[in-house]
Amino acid sequence: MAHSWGYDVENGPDKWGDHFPIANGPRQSPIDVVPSKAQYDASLKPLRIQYDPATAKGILNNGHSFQVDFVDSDDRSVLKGGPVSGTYRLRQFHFHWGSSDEHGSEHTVQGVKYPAELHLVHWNSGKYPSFGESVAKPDGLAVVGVFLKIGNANPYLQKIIDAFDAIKEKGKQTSFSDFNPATLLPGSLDFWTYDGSLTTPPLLESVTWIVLKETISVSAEQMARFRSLLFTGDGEAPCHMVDNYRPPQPLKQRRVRASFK
Ligand SMILES: CCc1cc2c(cc1OS(N)(=O)=O)CC[C@@H]1[C@@H]2CC[C@]2(C)[C@@H](O)CC[C@@H]12
Ligand SMILES: [Zn+2]
Repeated sequence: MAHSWGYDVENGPDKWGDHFPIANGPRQSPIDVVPSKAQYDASLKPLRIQYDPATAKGILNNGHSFQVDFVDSDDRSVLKGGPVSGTYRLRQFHFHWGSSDEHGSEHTVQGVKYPAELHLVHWNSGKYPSFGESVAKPDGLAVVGVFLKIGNANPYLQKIIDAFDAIKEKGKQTSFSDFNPATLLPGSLDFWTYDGSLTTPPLLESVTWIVLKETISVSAEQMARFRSLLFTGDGEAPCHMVDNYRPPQPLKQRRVRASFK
């Protein structure tokens, strides 16, 4: 594409296949999870998630979302168990959200859309030497997806929201320390899992998706703060960062497993 990919009509999800043919591949994400069709798999182990708040490094507006980056030079913040074998190291987390509370999540549950979705991104440090090496491997990444539902204000999200003024425009970043992303997890770690992909170009088919059944809360006022961020950089006509989600993709020959009955 002459201009890079985005979420507008002229460069959005329906056009990504023009330059990233894998967009029509066999294991694309997100998907619509249909609980009644998910197969309970007793061999799935419980998810084991252990994060060290000291590994939090910074927060960045990357022009598509904002992400909080972590020190991933050792195994202080890791995911084990669940559908994965070995150790996956936390690299970053980011969100996708809508222009209203009626939509914004990437995965859906029997067609139900949530106002936002959190992605906690981990890479297979047990098998590959770096994140960069793992992003194109079929077992390279494991992303935990958590749905946000409108309710009480979430005090743990508030620390992230308080940093938004410093990263309003594309390319802006600031330090972000002493934060435990486990505070963003719901009480239950029951999950659905399937083999998928990045949900933005280059749409690499390297992600084991772990989508939690239970949601976390976010207030309508907090969601409004997400929508105050900009896709655009300093000096450009401002465009609010909203609707940065890809819609569900065909399941094709995949099955979705459930960790719970
Ligand atoms: C899984 C989280 C993730 C990683 C990446 C993207 C998007 C991602 O979010 S998502 N929604 O979880 O799929 C888009 C940019 C990608 C990056 C992985 C690493 C790269 C492929 C770089 O090598 C160049 C472009 C990068
Ligand atoms: Zn994502």
